[in-house]
Amino acid sequence: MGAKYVVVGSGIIGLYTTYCLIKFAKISADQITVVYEFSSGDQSINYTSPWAGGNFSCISPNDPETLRFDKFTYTNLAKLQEDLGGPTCGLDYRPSTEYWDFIPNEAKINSLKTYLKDMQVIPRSELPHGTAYGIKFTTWDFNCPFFLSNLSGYLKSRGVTFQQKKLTHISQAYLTANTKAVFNCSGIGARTLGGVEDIKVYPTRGQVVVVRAPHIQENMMRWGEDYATYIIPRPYSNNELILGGFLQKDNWTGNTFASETEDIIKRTTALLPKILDRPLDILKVAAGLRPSRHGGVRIELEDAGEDKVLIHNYGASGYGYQAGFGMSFKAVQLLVSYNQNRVKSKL
Ligand SMILES: Cc1cc2nc3c(=O)[nH]c(=O)nc-3n(C[C@H](O)[C@H](O)[C@H](O)COP(=O)(O)OP(=O)(O)OC[C@H]3O[C@@H](n4cnc5c(N)ncnc54)[C@H](O)[C@@H]3O)c2cc1C
Repeated sequence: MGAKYVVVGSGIIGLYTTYCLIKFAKISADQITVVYEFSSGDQSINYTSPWAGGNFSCISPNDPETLRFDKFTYTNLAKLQEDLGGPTCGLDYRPSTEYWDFIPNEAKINSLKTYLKDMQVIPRSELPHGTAYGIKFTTWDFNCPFFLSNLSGYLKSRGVTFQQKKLTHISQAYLTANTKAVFNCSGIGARTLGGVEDIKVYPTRGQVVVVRAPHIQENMMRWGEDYATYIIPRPYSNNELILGGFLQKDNWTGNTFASETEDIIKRTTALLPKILDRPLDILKVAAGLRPSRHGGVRIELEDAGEDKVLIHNYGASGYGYQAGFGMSFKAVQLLVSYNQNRVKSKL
C-alpha cells in the first residue's frame, strides 16, 4: 500500500489536494493514501462537501490571497474537467447573475474582471429594486455529490488508495515508517482532531431546498448585509436546482426547519419568479456546516520531525469548491519547496 503521502479527508479539499500532488508535484499515485471517516456516497453533518450548491460566486472574502485562490480555481477547472471526461463529470459552465444590496468590494470586482468569462456590469437602470450593483458572467457549476464520486473514482483509477478510518489523533495519519508527508484536510473535523484541535474553526450552517426544475439553467445570487439568497442549477443531475440559503455562524445543528424552507422559497422565487412557471417539485431539504475559521483558511507546513511534515489545508468555509483548487495547489507547493530546500541544505 502506498502511504508515503497521506491525505486526511476525502471532501473536496482532500480530493483537490490529491489531484494536485499527482498533477503538479508529479507524485506517483500509488504512493498516496487518502484516509477518511466519510467519503463520496456517505452522508453526515460532519462531512460538508456533498451539501454544497455548488458554484463559483462572490461568496469568498476579498483578501489578495483568496482572490488568487479563486482565480487559480476558475482558470484551472477546465483541465480537471477534461481529465474527468468532460462536462458529464458533473462540472460545467452556466450563466450567472449576482446582485448586491450594497456596493461590493472594489478589489474583488477588479480581480474578477481579469479572468471571468463574459463578465458584464449590469447598468443601474436594469437593477432590481433594492439592489445597488450587479454583474453577469459565465460561471462553473458543480453537481457536488456526483462530482465527488467522479473525482474520487478518477484518483482510484490512477492508483490512489482510499482507506476508511476515523483518526483520534493526527499522528495516526503517519500510517507507516515510510510516511513522509501528511496533508490535514479534515474540514470541520480540524476543531476536534487530536494534535490539531484548532479552536478557531467554527461552523457556518446552511440550509438548502432541492427542487426539480428543468426550465432553470442559470444561477442567480443576491447578497444582502445579513443574508444570502441563491439559485444554483446542478449540471447532469436530472434537473436538480438548489435554492438557498442561510449563513448561520456557530450553529452546529444538522436538523432542517420548515420555517427556513418557507423563507428560502419566498426569497428565491421573488428573485427569479420563473421558478414558479412549473409547480414547485421539492425533492429534498438539507443542512450542512461550512468549515469556517477565524482568520481565514489555514495552509501551513509544520515540521513533524525525522524528515516528516504535516501540511494543513482546511477552513474553506463557503468556498471550498470555488477556491479549494488554488488552496490545494498552495499546500502542495509548500511540500515541493520544503523538499527542494532539504536537498539544497544537504549539498
Ligand atoms: C449549504 C452549503 C452550500 C455551499 N455552497 C458552496 C458553493 O456553492 N460553492 C463552494 O465553493 N462551496 C460551497 N459550500 C462550501 C463547501 O461545501 C465547503 O467549503 C467544502 O465542502 C469543505 O470541504 P472540506 O474537504 O474542507 O470538508 P469536508 O467535505 O467536510 O471533508 C472533510 C473530510 O475530513 C474527514 N475527517 C474529518 N475528521 C476526520 C478524522 N478525525 N478522521 C478521519 N477523517 C476525518 C471527513 O470524514 C471528510 O472526509 C457550501 C456549503 C454548504 C454547507
